[in-house]
Order: sequence, then C-alpha cells, then structure tokens
Amino acid sequence: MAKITLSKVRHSYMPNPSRPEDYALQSIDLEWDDGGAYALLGPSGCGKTTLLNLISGLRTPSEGKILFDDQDVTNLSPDQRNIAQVFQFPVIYDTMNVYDNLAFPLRNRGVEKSVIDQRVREVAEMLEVSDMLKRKAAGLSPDNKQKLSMGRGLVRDDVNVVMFDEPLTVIDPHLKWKLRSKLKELHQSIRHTMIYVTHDQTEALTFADQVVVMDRGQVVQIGTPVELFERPAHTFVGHFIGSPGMNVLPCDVKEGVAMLGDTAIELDGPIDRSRQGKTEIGVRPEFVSLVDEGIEATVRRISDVGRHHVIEAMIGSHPVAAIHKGDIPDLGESIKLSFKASQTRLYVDGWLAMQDSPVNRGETYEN
Ligand SMILES: Nc1ncnc2c1ncn2[C@@H]1O[C@H](COP(=O)(O)OP(=O)(O)OP(=O)(O)O)[C@@H](O)[C@H]1O
Repeated sequence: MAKITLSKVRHSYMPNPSRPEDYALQSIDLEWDDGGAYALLGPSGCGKTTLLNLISGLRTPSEGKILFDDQDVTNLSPDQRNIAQVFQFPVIYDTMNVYDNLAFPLRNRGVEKSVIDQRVREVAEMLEVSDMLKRKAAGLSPDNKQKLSMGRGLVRDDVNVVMFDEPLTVIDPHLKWKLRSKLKELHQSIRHTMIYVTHDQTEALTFADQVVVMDRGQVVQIGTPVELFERPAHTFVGHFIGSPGMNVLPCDVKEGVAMLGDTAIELDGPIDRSRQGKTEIGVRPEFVSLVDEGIEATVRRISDVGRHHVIEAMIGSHPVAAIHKGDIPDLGESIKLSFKASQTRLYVDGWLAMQDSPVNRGETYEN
C-alpha cells in the first residue's frame, strides 16, 4: 500500500492544448494517505475516469507528477505500478470457476499454493461467495459476477491501491446498498488504500472517509461526508450533495451584514469582507423552518417524500426549499421562514466567504 501524491497534474486529450477548456483535468494537487478510503465524486464528464486512469497508468498526464510514497511513477506502466482495478462491468473468466478466478491474480505472480488457498478462502468469505467456489463464473448472477470481480481486485495484499470505477453500475438497486456496505466493511478489515469513482453521492458518502468533489476538470472540495454536507466550500458542492441541494439566494452585503431585501440574515460567523463579487446566501433545506415571525415567502410546490415534506416557496422571485415535518401549508399560502444561523453562510462568486473559510479554492474554477 502507498501514499499517493499528485503534483500539478494536468491532462488534455488534444495534441496542442492552449486554453483551460482544452484540458480534461486542470491543475490537480492531491495527497492521499496510505490505507485511506477515498471517493472521486462529480457529474458525468468532470474528469473522474481520466484522473483514475492517470493514477493507474493507463494514461500519462500531459503535465505534472504522480508519486506512490516517494517513488515517481508518472511514466510507469500499470503493471509496474502494482495496482488493482475494478471496472463498471465484471472482468472475470467465464469458463473458470469462482475459486480459479480469485486465485488467478495470485497464480500469475507465482504466489505459493498454500498462501493462494488461504487468501482465496478469506476473500470468498468476506464477499459471501464461499459456497460458490466450485461454480462456473458464467452461471453467476450479475451481482455475484461483480462481487467476484471485486474479489479479484482485493485478493492480492501487496497492491499499492485498489481502484473502483463505478463498480455498482450493473447491480440491481435493491442489492446496491448491500454491496456498498460490504465494500466499506472490506476496507475496514483489509485497510488497502482505496479510490472509488462515482457520480452517485450516496455511494461516495457511504464508502469514503474523504470525498474529492470534482467539476469540469477541477477539484472543488475535499472533505469528510459531514464537512461536505455541513460546510460546502462552493455552491456547486452545496447543489451537488444533498437532496434537495443547498438553497442559494442572491443577497446584498451592507457593512458586513447579509441582507435579503430589507431583512438582515444572521450567519454562522463574521464574513470575509476582503472578497468582492457576486454575493449569495447558502442554507440547506434541512435548516430552513416555517415560523411565526420571519422572512416572507409564498408556497409554490409541496412534495411528499415519505418521512417529511419538501416545501418549495418563493422569497420574492427566488425559490427556496425547506424540509418540513409538521402540518403542511396550502399552495399559494403566505408563510414565514427562518434560517438556522449556524448553518447559514455567505458565498462570494460561488466560494464560501466566511472569515474562517479554508483557502482550498481552485483559482480558475467558476460555476
Ligand atoms: N479518450 C478521450 N478522448 C478525448 N476526450 C476524452 C477522452 N476521454 C474523456 N474525454 C473527455 O474528457 C473529459 C473528462 O472525461 P471523463 O471520462 O474523465 O469524465 P468522467 O467524470 O469520468 O465522466 P463519466 O462519469 O461520464 O465517465 C470529458 O469532457 C470527456 O469528453
């Protein structure tokens, strides 16, 4: 296993890139600890697979360096990097049985027979396929095939990193949660460095200790699931994570106070007054409540999502969503809203602009 460092990594699929938009990956600096569980999360086309392929060695970056511990692996082949990869679709040998499929990566490296047997049985046990070891892979259900594919990625204990590229795409929705929690459990027991690529926030947030949120070739925020939810560094993260996403309302700032029309909005702390630009208030629907005295709004839509309702109301011409558990108002009714101050923040040009905001901002990222 290894610590992985990306230093000023950029990648373009064009022969002579010149403008930022010519790069599928803008300048990326990352450090991933040995044994950590990481997710790369972002919308389709944001560069997740490109980044994964640069780490695995399937592609060489146009610029920058990739290190495994202190070794520069930028120009090494996938084989030389000693990694395991699990793809969207199962990569298994249909004609072999489950045991031989799991044993294959070890036999390939000349591992001793007794060690192979022990490892195969351990992994089979972890993945709950022990009773299928003698079955031909061809006859397995799609989720068992993908489990087997994962097992082939996990069977070697000498790999630097195990990478998963949207591994649950082919799995039935009702089995997804099972495999998702299985993977988390596997990470906790074998402690390989793992990188999990997905565009699904639930998958990323359940699997990873740290989630790297990407958009248009850039890293927008790296944080724990709680940090991403509670303190999005950018309005993009606020929108992308959460259901519904964070409310973002244009506001004015007067003498350090955020104003929504004539109403002063209490925030989580003092704002960073050095930043100039488009000012907005960000507050998640979970922290918007219906109250007796507050900001005036008109109910536009109500959705029943089971355990609660999502009330969409208009503050002037701007929509705001509230997650609400009590009696529901009528459509068109005038209501009053309040935002929980400790979860309400100012964003300037999309970036969090509170005095204690982290400075992990992509210089060229604009949403
Ligand atoms: N082989 C290629 N040649 C040219 N452009 C490519 C190639 N592969 C990817 N791209 C472009 O690079 C950008 C990033 O693509 P990438 O596949 O890395 O994104 P992604 O986040 O993995 O998307 P998805 O979730 O859809 O797989 C996209 O604009 C894509 O069109």
